[in-house]
Amino acid sequence: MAPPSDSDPREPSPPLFQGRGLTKRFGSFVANQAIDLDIAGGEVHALLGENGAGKSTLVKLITGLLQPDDGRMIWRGTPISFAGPAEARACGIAAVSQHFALFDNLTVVENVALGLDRRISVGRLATELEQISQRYGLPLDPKREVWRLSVGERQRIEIVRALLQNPQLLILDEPTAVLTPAEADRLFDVLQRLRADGRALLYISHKLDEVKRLASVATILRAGRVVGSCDPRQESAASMARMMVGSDVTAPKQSSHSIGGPLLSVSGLTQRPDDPHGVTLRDIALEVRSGEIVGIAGVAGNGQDELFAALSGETPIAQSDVIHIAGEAAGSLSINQRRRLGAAFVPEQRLGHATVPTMSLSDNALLTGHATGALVKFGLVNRGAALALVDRVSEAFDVRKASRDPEAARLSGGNLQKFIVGREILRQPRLLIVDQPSWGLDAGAASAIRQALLDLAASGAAVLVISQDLDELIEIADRIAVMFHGRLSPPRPVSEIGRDQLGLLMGGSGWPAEVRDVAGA
Ligand SMILES: Nc1ncnc2c1ncn2[C@@H]1O[C@H](COP(=O)(O)OP(=O)(O)OP(=O)(O)O)[C@@H](O)[C@H]1O
Repeated sequence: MAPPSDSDPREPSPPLFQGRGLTKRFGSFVANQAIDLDIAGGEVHALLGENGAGKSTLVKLITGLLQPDDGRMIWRGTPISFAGPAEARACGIAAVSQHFALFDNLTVVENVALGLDRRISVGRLATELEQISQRYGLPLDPKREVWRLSVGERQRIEIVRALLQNPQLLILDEPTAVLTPAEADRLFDVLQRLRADGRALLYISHKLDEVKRLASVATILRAGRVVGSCDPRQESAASMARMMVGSDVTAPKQSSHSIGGPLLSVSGLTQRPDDPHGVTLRDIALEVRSGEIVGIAGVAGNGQDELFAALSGETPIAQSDVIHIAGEAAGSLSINQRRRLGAAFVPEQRLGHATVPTMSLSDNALLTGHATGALVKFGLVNRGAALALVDRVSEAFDVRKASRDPEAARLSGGNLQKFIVGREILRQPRLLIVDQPSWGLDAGAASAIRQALLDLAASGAAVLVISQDLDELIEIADRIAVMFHGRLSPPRPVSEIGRDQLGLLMGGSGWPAEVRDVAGA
């Protein structure tokens, strides 16, 4: 399985991959400008840069999803060009995406078979899959259906699927974004084994502590250009953040604020999911008061999506008085009726849920703003007001884009996230419920969003933050609760509950036996 090596050991071998002068334009906008990049075999190479710096565009050039307008790519000393991703894969370049492309009702091996370029029997594939799993410490049961698997196990399928192509360069985009700290540690062991096998890894992450742990070289992009390179082991997370952003990144600051009456009250919320593989919410109780931020921690898939749907009105519930928003029974209200009570919602999935990818930002602003703002008058859409809103959000939240009002899908992931969160915060809601606010954001942008949430709470709003990022919750929340198997622990003041205790609750320790037994029910 080791990558073939046909070079003469006496000759210094060329880098595995070289990019020279790689340039990619979208219209008049230059997303990658004359980028040089060398990746050696057996090296973990980090690709760093703030949101919109051009990392994903560069990866798309290397993986054949896009073709450069200028510049060359060289693979083991030989010029290459790819008409599409299959050619890049055939050459030995594979990518593991942060968005899993898996079918819940199919088994592991069936999912893997669907993504392969070659034809192979399911039996033979299951054997290959087990060999790779064992070799790299990626345990997977080929016959298990995907819906039964944890997020970490689903990611293993993607990694194994990439490894079945025997890549010499494996590209990982934010691979730990959805993992618990323990799962991330296991992934790092796997990556070290891959590196020890002589494979090169191109690693994209905004988590600079991870980059320090893993990578021996980093290339830093800013505004589409290479602005530097470094050995992350010799740098601090702060010094790398400075190289990326061009200035120091400051932590958000709490201003003094008073806590008022409840703007969200939930009691006795029990709800079966629509989705057969969803999580049943069990007797949820929660209060978020004016002026405070309450955080909900938990491993993905413990009922956070179902709770968000119940609180936002995407899944209205029969008993209206189980949820009160600003004192009104709201459980059976629609999402727009809840918005009219002063609530705003930011779901986790930015493309497809928070925005329609093929619609412009101004049309997307209308989707959540039409029920409340000045965007629609007497049934007529005020296009000027929608565009002005896009301008205001872009200005206030530093949303970088190639034109004034592009389609949502044309923004970089982090810039779209800034737009979505900013759009809701600028409406000055009395209650904001936000799921994964800083997902995919660079250090500077994450700090700015957290500051905006703190400022919103300080102005008297109630803010509920659902996040898998414990550090984020500890930084901004007044109280934190943990979700586990559809239950919510009582929120506790951050000053009274430590990171370790939260981690244990997330993993299932400290819950009554009957709660743990619900697993799989
Ligand atoms: N298809 C496209 N059409 C127009 N502009 C695009 C397109 N794809 C990317 N861009 C622009 O190119 C720039 C670089 O985007 P890219 O996705 O490469 O950034 P990134 O460094 O990966 O950011 P993030 O960390 O937010 O994911 C962004 O300003 C983005 O708006």
